[in-house]
Amino acid sequence: MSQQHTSPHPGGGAEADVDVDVVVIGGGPAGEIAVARAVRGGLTAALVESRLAGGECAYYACVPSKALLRPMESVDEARRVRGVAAALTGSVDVPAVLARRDETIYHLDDSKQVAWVESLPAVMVRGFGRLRGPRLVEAVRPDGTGTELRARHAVILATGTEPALPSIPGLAEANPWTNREATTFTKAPRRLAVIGAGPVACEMAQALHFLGAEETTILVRGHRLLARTEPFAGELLLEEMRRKGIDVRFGRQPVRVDRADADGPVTLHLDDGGTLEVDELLVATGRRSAVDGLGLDTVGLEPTGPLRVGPDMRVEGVAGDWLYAVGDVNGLDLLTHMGKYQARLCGDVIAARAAGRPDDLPGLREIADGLGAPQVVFTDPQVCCVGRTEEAARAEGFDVRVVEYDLAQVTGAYLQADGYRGRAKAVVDERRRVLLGVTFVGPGVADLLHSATIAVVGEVPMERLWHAVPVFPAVSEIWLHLLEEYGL
Ligand SMILES: Cc1cc2nc3c(=O)[nH]c(=O)nc-3n(C[C@H](O)[C@H](O)[C@H](O)COP(=O)(O)OP(=O)(O)OC[C@H]3O[C@@H](n4cnc5c(N)ncnc54)[C@H](O)[C@@H]3O)c2cc1C
Ligand SMILES: NC(=O)c1ccc[n+]([C@@H]2O[C@H](COP(=O)([O-])OP(=O)(O)OC[C@H]3O[C@@H](n4cnc5c(N)ncnc54)[C@H](O)[C@@H]3O)[C@@H](O)[C@H]2O)c1
Repeated sequence: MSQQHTSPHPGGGAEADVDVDVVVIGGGPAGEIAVARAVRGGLTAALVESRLAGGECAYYACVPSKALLRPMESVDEARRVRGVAAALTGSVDVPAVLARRDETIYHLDDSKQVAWVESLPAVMVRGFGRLRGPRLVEAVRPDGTGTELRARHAVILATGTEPALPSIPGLAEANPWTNREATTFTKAPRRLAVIGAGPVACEMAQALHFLGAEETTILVRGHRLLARTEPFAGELLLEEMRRKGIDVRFGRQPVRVDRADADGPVTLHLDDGGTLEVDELLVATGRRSAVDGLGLDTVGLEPTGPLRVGPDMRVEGVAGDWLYAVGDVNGLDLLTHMGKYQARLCGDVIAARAAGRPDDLPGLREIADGLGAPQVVFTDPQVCCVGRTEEAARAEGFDVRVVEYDLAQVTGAYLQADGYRGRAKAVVDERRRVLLGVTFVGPGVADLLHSATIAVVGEVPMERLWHAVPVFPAVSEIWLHLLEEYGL
């Protein structure tokens, strides 16, 4: 069977099962958008996915984690308004929360997603994709049968990441939870230990604690939560973790893990000589690029990730103009929206090159990754940042000035919650008088971040920003206070 989706391959050669302009390996958010964008650019495309179209994000990461955090957020919101808190009697209906979570992940059924890909139109191929040489891909199904795909113009790798487990004796054998189990569980363990202090550890510890993990302990190797953010973010988050009754231990690590029975308790032997017994252990110590078995060696690349890319998402170290990598697998910014952004850019660059159009237009230049990607960690309080932290800006040699403001002093914030706790910080490049980075920490600030992203990416001069009048009494009035603190 041959699906010719273009005129025959100009280089000739044996006919492949699928012959298209662009082949994408990995159907997560980045891969799907790369396909869609290539098709929009007038090209034909095929998507190879080994598990579920929609990727980690749709089934085991962003979507279920936020579905599990939203109930906690709703209760916290009500709890913080005097007179309303009393209405919160009774307990959380956990099965209903989990049923809602299951709906958001389509009960792990990707047929809607596949239908969307096919409607683009694009060819959807099930199987594990691997490179067999320049512009040649093989998709292998679990029964060993395969489909050969030839790409007339480009192959895009969008295979994402896998959890990276630290090498602690007994850890792998103890069957620890990763993001997969933590987002799709049917019953929260009563006693939970979490290793890590990044977004996964912080978000999932709070969600699981709220949904039944009464005794939740976070073991932090270093001395901060969310160490890549401004220090006050981790401090405010720690304060709320402890108020909720989550035990956060800094500078503490397991040196050995024991689990005699697969369904039994897990014993963590800690580096201070103590032990901790829990019902489940969640490991959230970062990710590694999913490149195993991808056939990188067939095109002269080291078979380990992340795949280094240039500003046009082309993989460095490969001759010719045909191999690209978008999303988590390139290690630039492990965030869905950044992977999708890279995918739009990559699809457009490939379409431009295929049509012989200029491929260096302003819209086809990577700028957002370099400026600092926006991120919201959906904990209580929410931690939202874009651009550089003060430390990063100083390290890069900018002429930095910093302004900070207590969000609790903003009318919109204290109307939202009694005892509002939050803070904002702006990092200014004094030479150009533009923002390099902004951080907001507090309940309900997630959607405020995009205003900061526009200011940072748009490099809006502070004097011009002053004319963007924020609404009273909304939390966004924080902008006025930051600008006044700056002296405007
Ligand atoms: C718990 C958790 C919560 C998160 N929350 C957020 C959030 O709120 N916001 C946010 O922006 N980011 C969040 N992230 C990060 C986000 O999930 C990733 O940045 C995003 O999924 C990356 O998309 P991707 O398309 O690059 O890869 P993935 O989503 O990992 O998709 C890769 C796909 O490729 C497939 N694949 C891999 N190898 C092959 C192969 N050889 N052949 C065929 N198919 C293959 C996989 O099956 C998978 O479907 C979260 C991550 C975790 C773990
Ligand atoms: N809301 C969001 O935007 C969101 C939510 C979840 C995840 N993500 C993204 O997904 C990616 C993965 O998140 P993550 O939290 O798993 O990774 P991470 O890299 O952000 O954090 C890993 C944490 O584990 C710790 N760690 C690493 N190795 C360790 C070891 N050997 N022993 C003990 N601790 C160790 C690190 O110090 C760090 O605290 C990140 O890039 C993150 O930004 C985003």
